Amino acid sequence: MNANILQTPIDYLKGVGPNRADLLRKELGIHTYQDLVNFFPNRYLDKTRFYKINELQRNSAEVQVVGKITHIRSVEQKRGKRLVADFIDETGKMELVWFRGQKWIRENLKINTPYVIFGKTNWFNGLFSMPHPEMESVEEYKKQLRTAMQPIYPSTEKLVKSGITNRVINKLMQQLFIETKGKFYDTLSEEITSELKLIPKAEAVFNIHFPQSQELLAKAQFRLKFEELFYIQLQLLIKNMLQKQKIKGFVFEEIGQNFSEFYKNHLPFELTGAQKKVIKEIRADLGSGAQMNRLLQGDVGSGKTIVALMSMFIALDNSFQACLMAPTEILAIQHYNGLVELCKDLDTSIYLLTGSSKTKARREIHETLENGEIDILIGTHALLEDKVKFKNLGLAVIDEQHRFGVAQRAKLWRKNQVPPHILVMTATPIPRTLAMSLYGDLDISVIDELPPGRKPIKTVHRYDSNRLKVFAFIKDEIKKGRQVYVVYPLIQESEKMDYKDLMDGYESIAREFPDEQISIVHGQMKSDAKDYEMDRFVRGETQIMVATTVIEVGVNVPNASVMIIESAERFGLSQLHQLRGRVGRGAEQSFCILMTGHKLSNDSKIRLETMTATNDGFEIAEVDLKLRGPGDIMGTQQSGVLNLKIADIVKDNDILKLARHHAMRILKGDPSLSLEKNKVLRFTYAQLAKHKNIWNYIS
Ligand SMILES: Nc1ncnc2c1ncn2[C@@H]1O[C@H](COP(=O)(O)OP(=O)(O)OP(=O)(O)O)[C@@H](O)[C@H]1O
Repeated sequence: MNANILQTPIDYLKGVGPNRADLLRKELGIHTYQDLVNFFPNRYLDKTRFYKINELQRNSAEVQVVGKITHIRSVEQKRGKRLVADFIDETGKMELVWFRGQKWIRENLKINTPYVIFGKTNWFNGLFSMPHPEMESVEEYKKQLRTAMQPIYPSTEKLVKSGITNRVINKLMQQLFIETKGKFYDTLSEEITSELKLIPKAEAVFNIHFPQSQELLAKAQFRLKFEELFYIQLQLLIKNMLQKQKIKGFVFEEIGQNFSEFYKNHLPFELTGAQKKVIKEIRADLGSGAQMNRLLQGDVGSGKTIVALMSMFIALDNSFQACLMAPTEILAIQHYNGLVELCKDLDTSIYLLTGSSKTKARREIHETLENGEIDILIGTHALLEDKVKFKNLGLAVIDEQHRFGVAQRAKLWRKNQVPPHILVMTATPIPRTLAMSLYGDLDISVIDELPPGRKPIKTVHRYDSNRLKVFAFIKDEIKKGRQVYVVYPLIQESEKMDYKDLMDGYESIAREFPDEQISIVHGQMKSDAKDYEMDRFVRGETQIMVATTVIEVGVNVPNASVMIIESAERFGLSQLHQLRGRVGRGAEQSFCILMTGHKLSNDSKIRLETMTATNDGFEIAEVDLKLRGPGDIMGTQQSGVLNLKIADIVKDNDILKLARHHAMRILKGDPSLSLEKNKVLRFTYAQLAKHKNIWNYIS
């Protein structure tokens, strides 16, 4: 059909006056005919069944009844007037009730005329009533386009109050199909539709709004979900491809002195197969001539640091510098200490730059960095400052992507004329499919194996009432020479209470363990004090570390074998998993004890059960994704990608995989989509790029 008609402003649709047009635009973002077509129902009601009044059940879902009004009256009540109509069929009587719009209803309802009513019923004083029923005369009802399943559209209170009910939307949709004659071009190629047995576009769009049967509805949903995910994948893959073609990277061909010397003589342990595999992937990227943008996912303690170091060695071997950016000062310091230790027998120059570096040291670093004397610079956001200029930055490693946004990544890019290679490391595994849809522009490597000899952490859930037993357990562990973390939540809204809990906890531990040395670390401490306390714990001078979640990411004390998490029900799953990952880093059996009160929400229960059932970060991430939804997990900055109209990234995981598979296959055979058979894909893709909205291309 003529694509232009779908661009017609919604004001022109019969039945839409200026007021409605305004509401549709403001409340639902519907500006054109096309926007209305793409306004999909979020559920369907089975309207094939008509109930008799004597068949109605209490607590049933919405029901549909045919009958007549015999009498209408106004009833005064404390909270105002309401309008009540007696409604009968041959089996009994019920009431219809309105609290608003009474005048209009009174004037328009006809006594003794057959109506079809639809809505939820209440049971009161021995009678069923239906507040604000949707209703139309049987005569009207017969004229309308009937569907087995009635679509229910997302709505807002304002819309309903302004009279744009579901029925109105439904009528507008009918009108739209009349005006457009229901013809829609297909937007997928013949090859895909026949291979996947997809129904044609026009049929899908019609059945999504006017399902003719359950089966056709399912087919329509499948087709439209596939299409949505397919074009997102196509877009991400093309973006990735173009980036690789366009953005030339430094070619690191040399594997030289630093890398080989370290690998042969200084590696403190045998690399795991997964570490080797990932290093290989990175080496291939660095030598490919394109700029690397790689996401390195590895569960807590899987050994990402050594991979980062060896990648940085490749940069050094090719006469470039490298940097590593961490989200917190504690982590930056820890990385610094760790890398200095690993490189102690090499002459690699490694420096640390954080917000608390003194002016003099800072100036020195700025100078030596610019003249190339520094090989590896480790730090926090401080690295992003304009004053920090490298002589030639070849590789930037970013630890914990979540805390840094895409903007920061871009800032690192601009540190050089030619953008440096980028390796993003994250210890919070993102389910693969989600990662695929969010980071289409990043290649992904996964370390899916833990170093040998690690014993799975034993995790248990204990109620606060069992605290004494927990204390006894801690005592035993300390006797064996181990160290213990006790972590308290710190949530901004209840900061004061949380600090009180932390301090109370600290005091009771101090009382309970008079012979032990205790460290305390929380966000309100000066960083000097924090470092001092951390350091004492790292060196084994203190046995117990009482802390808030500042220790969440990356802290590495292999001798610590017990993690107690207080008020565990208040933490999210990935946070619990991160915290647990602070133990189990040495050869000893480690434990994680999740402490809670007795009152637990359902979600909290699922979180605790998941934690006690598995140590696998990917499995945990999947559950987390289901509980919280993708937007929440990734933060708002990426959620645009997830602004899906019909597909659900969690529930439609299989369709996503299928879509990705097909997008990849097609691009592999025809990267520029120039073959005749892919013409429709190219056209649709171009529309999509033009409108920056997946659904604006439908024509
Ligand atoms: N192949 C290996 N064999 C034995 N030990 C290893 C191996 N790789 C790493 N390790 C050790 O495992 C511990 C965890 O490694 P690392 O700190 O790099 O983990 P990570 O992936 O950064 O985890 P997190 O994100 O939790 O910090 C370190 O003590 C490290 O020395």
